[in-house]
Amino acid sequence: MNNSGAASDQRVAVEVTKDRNGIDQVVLRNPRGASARVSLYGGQVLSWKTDQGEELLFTSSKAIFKPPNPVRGGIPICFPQFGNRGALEQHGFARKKMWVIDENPPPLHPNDSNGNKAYVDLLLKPSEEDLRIWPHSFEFRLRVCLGADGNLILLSRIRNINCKPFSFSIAYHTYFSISDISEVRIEGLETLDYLDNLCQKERFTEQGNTLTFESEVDRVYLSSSNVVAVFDHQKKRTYTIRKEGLPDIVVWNPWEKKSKSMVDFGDEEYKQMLCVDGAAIEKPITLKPGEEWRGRLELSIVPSC
Ligand SMILES: O=P(O)(O)OC[C@H]1O[C@H](O)[C@H](O)[C@@H](O)[C@@H]1O
Repeated sequence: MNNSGAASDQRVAVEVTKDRNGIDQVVLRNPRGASARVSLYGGQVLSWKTDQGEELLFTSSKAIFKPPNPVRGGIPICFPQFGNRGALEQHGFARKKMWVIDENPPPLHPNDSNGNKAYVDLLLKPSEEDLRIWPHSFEFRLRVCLGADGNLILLSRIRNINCKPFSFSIAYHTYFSISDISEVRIEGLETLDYLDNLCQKERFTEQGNTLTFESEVDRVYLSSSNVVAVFDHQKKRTYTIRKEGLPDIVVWNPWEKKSKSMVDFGDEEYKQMLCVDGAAIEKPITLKPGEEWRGRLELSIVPSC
């Protein structure tokens, strides 16, 4: 594949396979044995593993991997709408579309150069049907990279190829795999304002130094710093979320009652997942004709005590 990277190191591997429903997926491996798997359905990262083979992303045991259902787990991309904040279906249509491998992506900015990474370039363009419900021509380019250090990087470029401006919101709805929701805390959200989806999107200010969980949480934290950390005490590790172009952070755990009402959630599985998304929601991004937006999300783990 010339669309994907074996950049400068032969031990970096990129392989295209099919899932059990015949959908193409791309497996990235780094020299140390870390891996990531990306489905062309939704352009969705479904797995991210350490060099010890430990899965870092949650996927529900009841996830439905067949179109037209969205897949409950991994990193669904919510675009061009987040949640029900607009006229489109929940979280927009991108997570339910077949993306293609981009054989010939335009050059990246030098800061985004590949280094020693395994990567794949994906592309989503609107279908006739998409244009009927959202009449804006765009090209959404997604590069998924697995670094030599095992970090997972999602680099997005969205271009307006229309003759009029359009606005969109976006979220990388990242389902982290955690030991137990009651053992986890998030740092980096202190003093921020947030919109609470459980209170009609009312605006509040975070009072605590850290965020811990005792019931359902469904919030959009506004204008956060570019680094947010999720500490998992039991697993003795910390997820770090670094973001550019993505001012907001979504935090979601459905807790028991809501997860029981969802057909694609296993019993008690809410304890093993926490969504923390890099996002642009409160202030939608507007692109004039010919303009391009760039967003970058980098996920890493470090041991903690
Ligand atoms: O069930 P989904 O459409 O995948 O949405 C899952 C969740 O996504 C976001 O976190 C929203 O804020 C939640 O309200 C929603 O329940």
